[in-house]
Amino acid sequence: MSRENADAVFAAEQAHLSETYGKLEKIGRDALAAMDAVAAQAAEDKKNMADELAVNFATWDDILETHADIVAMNNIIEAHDMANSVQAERLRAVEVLLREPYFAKIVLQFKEGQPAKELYIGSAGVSDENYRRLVVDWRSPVAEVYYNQTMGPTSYVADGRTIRVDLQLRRQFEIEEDRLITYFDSDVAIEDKLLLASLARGRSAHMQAITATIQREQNLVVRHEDVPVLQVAGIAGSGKTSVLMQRIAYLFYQHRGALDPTQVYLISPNPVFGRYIDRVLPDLGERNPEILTWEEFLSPLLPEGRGVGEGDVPLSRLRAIDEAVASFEFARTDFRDIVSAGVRLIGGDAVEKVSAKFANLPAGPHRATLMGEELTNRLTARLKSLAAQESTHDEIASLSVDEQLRLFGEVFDPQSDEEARSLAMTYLEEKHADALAAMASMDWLNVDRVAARLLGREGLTSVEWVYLKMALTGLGNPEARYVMIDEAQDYSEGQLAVLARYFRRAHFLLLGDPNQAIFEGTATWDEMRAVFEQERGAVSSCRLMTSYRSTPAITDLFARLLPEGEAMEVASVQREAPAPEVIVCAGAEEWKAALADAVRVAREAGGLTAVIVPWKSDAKRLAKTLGDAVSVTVLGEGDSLPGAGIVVVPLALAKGLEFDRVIIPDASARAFPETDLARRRLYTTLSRATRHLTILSNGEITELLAH
Ligand SMILES: Nc1ncnc2c1ncn2[C@@H]1O[C@H](COP(=O)(O)OP(=O)(O)OP(=O)(O)O)[C@@H](O)[C@H]1O
Repeated sequence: MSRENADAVFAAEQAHLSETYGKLEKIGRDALAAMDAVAAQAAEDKKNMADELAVNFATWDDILETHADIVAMNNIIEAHDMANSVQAERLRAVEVLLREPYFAKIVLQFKEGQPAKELYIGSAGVSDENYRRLVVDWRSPVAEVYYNQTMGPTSYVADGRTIRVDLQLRRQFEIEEDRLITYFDSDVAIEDKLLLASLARGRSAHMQAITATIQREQNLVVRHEDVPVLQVAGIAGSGKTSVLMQRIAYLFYQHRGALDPTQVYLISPNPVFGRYIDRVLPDLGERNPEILTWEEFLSPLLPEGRGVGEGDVPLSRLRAIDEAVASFEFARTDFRDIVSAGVRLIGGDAVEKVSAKFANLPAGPHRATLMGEELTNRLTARLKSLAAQESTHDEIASLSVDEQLRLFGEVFDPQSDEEARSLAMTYLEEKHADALAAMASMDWLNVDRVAARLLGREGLTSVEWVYLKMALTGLGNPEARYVMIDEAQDYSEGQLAVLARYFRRAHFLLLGDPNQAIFEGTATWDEMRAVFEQERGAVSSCRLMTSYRSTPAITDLFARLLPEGEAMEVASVQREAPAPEVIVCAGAEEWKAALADAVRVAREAGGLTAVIVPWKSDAKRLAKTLGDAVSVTVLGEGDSLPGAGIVVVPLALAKGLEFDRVIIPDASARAFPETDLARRRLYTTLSRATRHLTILSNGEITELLAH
């Protein structure tokens, strides 16, 4: 393209941008004003309706009429809410777009002879007052053409129909608010220039959305059909986590209004990682799902005081539980009293009686549910009878005035027996809240006792304990619709089986890298597949083979650690950077000096550097070794990743994160012996670096890196 031509294009695009920006601002202002007006109108209507509403129960006709008035009133209020949610949605889209109205333009010819259509694609979609699309949402069907990266004849699918189009222009933009920085036109040999520009900018303290530059192989995962289980294997830095976040945003769009963020779970490797990713979705105008670590998931399901412990449980042990439960019959000792505030509200004997009533049913969720319902009724009856007792009323009367006010909003002074009972019930429900909670979690069942009789074993691991409870009671979350497991290679078969069964109706997305399995006893990729096949039937799969994080030199280095054959397929996106540095030191003093030097160089260079050590215990020791020479911070579970500086990070916490520079303090044969586990741990460590990598070795370097 000639210079003048390019300038003319730039000027025209800047003009379009300025115009769009103005329109967006206006839409935002109008939406706010409309919301304001709706709120004022709703208040007015409510007041008028309440004034007009003549509640009349005199005759059946009056009752019907009153009912119709109330329905009409509710409909009006609902209509206000609807109007407001439509406006709120527009406002949310505008807020996202005002930061960057769009990132691409596509020109599509739908039918020969007809004028081509220009579409601008952004992180959200919005139409003007004439319902003309100002910006098309990146998740809308037509935007797929942009991500397919095929110029000329191509197609997309909308409402199950394949629509053929001719992609005549694919233009990418870098934009800040209303300012066009630059644009790139894609040619036939498609190279994503926006991607290169984005990678050249380097990393930041929080993970960023990749909406504008999602690559073709990644897009297949983001827009994958909604299957029960999708297993995605990707090499280090191939964008698994990024894709996962975009997929969640995509699902929210597809199920707009029908999918609540509380129905989506993201199981993350550690709390630092959870904080690293928690801005991506809000930046896209979406809410975060429930982000939980394995510990955070499991702890609330366990009895108080019981630790989460080891996750490494062979599947055979869990299958043995299923088999044993199938032919199990309860005994009195399997049941426990429900005691609260020193009062035995339901005795184990009573539980046994209820159990006997359902003896014709096998032990399992159905029977437990029926027992639970009956026991809950008994508990309610028990509380009701306590609520009628004078001693309870005396107990309430002796509470402090403040306490009475807190409970009832007034001082306890019932005017009738009925009122006394009702207030007493409020009091008792609070006093015995623990009993109600125990009932809800079926604590009348003594899981440990059952285990001892059923399996002839005490001291179940937490994984077995929860699995047994699920088998006996149906414990689980049937509301969850999607569960995403990141770094899925780090879970044991037992852990995966628990998750698969607990979220029994959810669709699963399992993302991981078999070569980054850094713990003992975790499931292999095929074992993971087998667990989900058994629990859910079919498992679909995808692969991601391009590394976006690391420079080619770093990628080459870690790809050398991959099993034969796999390394051949790995690609990385080109950009300039220095080669990794390897420093082998003969003695401790030399090593210490070299390490201090490397840290100093990193500090001067700026950005964020991680000194990645194998274990938590190494981190403190290393900080001490460096001592006064250079001060460094040790990153703990409770910390967030800083934007810049030097942090010492144990490998388990560095999982999923990335740094401008990585220093490996000791890659000696001692630290990384020639085992499969050490190979995977080294691969994971090396691949945290985006551009600079310094490898030191205290003594002979590991064989894994020797050639
Ligand atoms: N399509 C893309 N456009 C721009 N940046 C991308 C793209 N895909 C990945 N990246 C960048 O590459 C880096 C690595 O991505 P991400 O952390 O999602 O990879 P990962 O596969 O989860 O890595 P790992 O398994 O090694 O932890 C991030 O900085 C991310 O922003």
